[in-house]
Amino acid sequence: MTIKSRFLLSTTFILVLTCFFSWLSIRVLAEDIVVSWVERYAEKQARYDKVRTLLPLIQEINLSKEFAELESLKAWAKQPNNDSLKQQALLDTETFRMRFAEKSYFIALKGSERYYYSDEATSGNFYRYTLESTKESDAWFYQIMEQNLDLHLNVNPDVELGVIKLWTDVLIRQGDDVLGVVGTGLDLSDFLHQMVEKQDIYSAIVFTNYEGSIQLHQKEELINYSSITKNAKGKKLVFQLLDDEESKTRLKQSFERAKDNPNQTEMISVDKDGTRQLASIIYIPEIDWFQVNFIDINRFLPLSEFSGLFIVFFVSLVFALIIFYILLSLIVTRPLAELDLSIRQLGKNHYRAPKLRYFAGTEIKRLVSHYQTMSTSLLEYQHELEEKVKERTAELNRLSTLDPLTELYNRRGFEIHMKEYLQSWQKDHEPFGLINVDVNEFKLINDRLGHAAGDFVLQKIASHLLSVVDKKGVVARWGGDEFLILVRGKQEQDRISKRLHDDKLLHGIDFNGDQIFLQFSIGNAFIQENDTLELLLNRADKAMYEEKFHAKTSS
Ligand SMILES: Nc1nc2c(ncn2[C@@H]2O[C@H](COP(=O)(O)OP(=O)(O)OP(=O)(O)O)[C@@H](O)[C@H]2O)c(=O)[nH]1
Repeated sequence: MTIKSRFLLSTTFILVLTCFFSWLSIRVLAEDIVVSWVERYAEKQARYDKVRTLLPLIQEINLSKEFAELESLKAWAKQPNNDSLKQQALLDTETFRMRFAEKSYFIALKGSERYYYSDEATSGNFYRYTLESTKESDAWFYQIMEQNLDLHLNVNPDVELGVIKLWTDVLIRQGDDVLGVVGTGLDLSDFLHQMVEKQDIYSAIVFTNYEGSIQLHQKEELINYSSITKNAKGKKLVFQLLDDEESKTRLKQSFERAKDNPNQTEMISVDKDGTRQLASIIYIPEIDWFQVNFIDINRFLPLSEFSGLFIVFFVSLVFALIIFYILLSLIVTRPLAELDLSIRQLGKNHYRAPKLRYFAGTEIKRLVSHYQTMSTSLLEYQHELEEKVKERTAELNRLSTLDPLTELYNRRGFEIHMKEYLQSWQKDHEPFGLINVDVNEFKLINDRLGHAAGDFVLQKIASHLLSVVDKKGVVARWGGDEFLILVRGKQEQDRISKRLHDDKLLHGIDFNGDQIFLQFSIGNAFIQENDTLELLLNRADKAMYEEKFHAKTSS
């Protein structure tokens, strides 16, 4: 696999891996950021909701408390059958009535068990009915007093008016004595309408008591009416809104912590409506309720908002890898490809210097420089080798044309020269002659003085022939004791021929003290029109034999 493909494969792998882990970490990070933002938001929102949503209610509570403290009311409650005290009290309460939001109030007296109600429509007829401890609809009155609850908020239908009201119930006390219950009512529908209006789209607010019974909720059907009188079984609890037991336990525990730290916000995460939500819990001591805000994290700040971040990261990663790839190509792979090409060219005996650009890496430049030095000396060495081979071949060729003993041309060498002479004769009419020189009775030398003497004599004859020819012709040992001489021109042929006949060599060669006498038989032939080498050789041979025969017969 090439570096490029390896690199592409590994970078793709790294890219996928990095993207996967960055997606994971961006998700975790985003979740952390979202949660921390939602926490801050929830804390602020819980305080804001408490103030804004419950402000009218708290106002009514405070007014009710103040109302319960009216001295004239207390005096009447103590003696409920005293008419003058009643008149006095009602004068005061009527004046006070205008301060209540709905300009209405109720008074339920323990002593007389009478229930009084006043609003805009009441015209002096305050008494409504007498409470009965056995009636379920009156149970609230007896429960509040029995439980000694200074304040109780109660959602209950007003049968007479045909509306559901959020009642503020406050005890009238005289020291430790409970004299009755007073308070006012707010129209629940109006109140919930206001609450929904002020509510944030991301959160759902629930008001509950300590046991989790829902007191206020956007959805009226979730509210527990007369919760003080209902047993726990029939109550709609905030915990039932949650998906699992773990979330329920967490919420219950947070109620305990919140109660210990009033007005402090508790944050927990719960599973509700199939999603993970944050719940902020705040205890409101003024009304002994818990305000629970459920915030859907994904709706508040969807994680998809972070996809842009991920895309930016992905694109920059791809971009960085492309740049890295280009740099790798410029620094490593391209110079390597150049080097590879040059090496392949060198294999074909052609040197091509690798072309390196400015960007090529220092190591590669060094490598290329070593390669260049190496290839130059390789080429030089190869050149030297070729020259040597040429020289050796020439030497071998030369040796193959020479006779090793005399170093004169052998048959092969001589034939080459004969062909040249014949060509120049045929082409330029340059005449030449052939002299055949044969030693008479050479065998006797070998026989008498040994083979070494024969060799010695043959060498002597060779050097003698060369000096006689004097570079004006070509001398060869044709075989055994037979020599041939090629010579240009008739005159030169005659001169050599005569020299050889007259030569001193014939008169004695000294070999280890022995005098060897030689006699040559010489045959001449001169080139003629339409001659062939064979004819020329034959004529010279024939002439030599004739002379030899003549010499033998005359001796
Ligand atoms: N020492 C030696 N003898 C050689 C060499 N080549 C051939 N001879 C001998 O040369 C002799 C040639 O003998 P022949 O052909 O009868 O020639 P010759 O004795 O000169 O007789 P004629 O030619 O008839 O005069 C042979 O005895 C060969 O063995 C060689 O290289 N060295």
